Amino acid sequence: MGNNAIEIAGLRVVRGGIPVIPSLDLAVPVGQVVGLLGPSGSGKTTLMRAIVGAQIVEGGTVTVLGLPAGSAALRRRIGYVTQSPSVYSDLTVTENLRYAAAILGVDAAAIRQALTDVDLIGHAGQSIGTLSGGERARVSLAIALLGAPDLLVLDEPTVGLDPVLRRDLWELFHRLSRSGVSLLVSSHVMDEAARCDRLILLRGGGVLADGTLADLLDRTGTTDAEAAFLALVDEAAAHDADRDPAARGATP
Ligand SMILES: Nc1ncnc2c1ncn2[C@@H]1O[C@H](COP(=O)(O)OP(=O)(O)OP(=O)(O)O)[C@@H](O)[C@H]1O
Repeated sequence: MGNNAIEIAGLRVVRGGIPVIPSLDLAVPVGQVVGLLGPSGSGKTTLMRAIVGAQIVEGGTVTVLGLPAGSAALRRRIGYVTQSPSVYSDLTVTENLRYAAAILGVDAAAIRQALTDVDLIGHAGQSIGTLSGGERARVSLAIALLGAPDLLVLDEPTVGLDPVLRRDLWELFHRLSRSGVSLLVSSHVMDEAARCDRLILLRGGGVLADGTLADLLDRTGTTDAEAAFLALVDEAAAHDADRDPAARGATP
């Protein structure tokens, strides 16, 4: 695996008869917070599903922590939080974590650590149904942290959170990465780009750009992530139009 937590070569995914990822190559280094950015429908969730082994793929290889994606041995080593996390709303926070801990075979100390990491100790006895949206999102993250994963795959973890919570979560992500955890975090909020060690910009199921924010700003001559992304999208659309004049005027 070298120094890569994720290595993808020639990944092809077809959903509903449409190649939503035509052919994708990617390497995600160990111990970084990597942002997966791109417009709605660009394939962020599909790519994450392929990485955690939840997506039927038509071709290519996806290697995670040195093993083929979906391997049984990866189950405990990857924490995955989906956009619609499943927690049991009639149970308390601790009861939800206890349930997940029993499946993972981890003890009460792990539950306490995960609750501390996401700052939910004060809500441990509260039923999920009475939590705020942000608190509920942090319960899902706590569950993902329970097995002390080497790789965290988080699909839009900060959606709907206030700025203070978003900042706190990004601090947690960086704390985890300093301890050697690799994180792949999707977002369509471009201002979160500045918080990532590295950015992968997706468009139409392909990698439009891959590098640090400074690289992207430098390459596009822009001053913020949103402007850089728009410049890259325009550049790619112009390139497409050159190759296929019929596509001229088509939106990205
Ligand atoms: N089950 C499905 N059947 C057919 N098409 C699908 C299916 N699931 C996803 N798609 C299509 O695949 C493409 C990629 O979807 P995906 O959910 O990966 O995008 P995304 O970048 O995560 O979007 P968002 O930011 O809106 O969550 C979209 O065009 C979507 O309509």
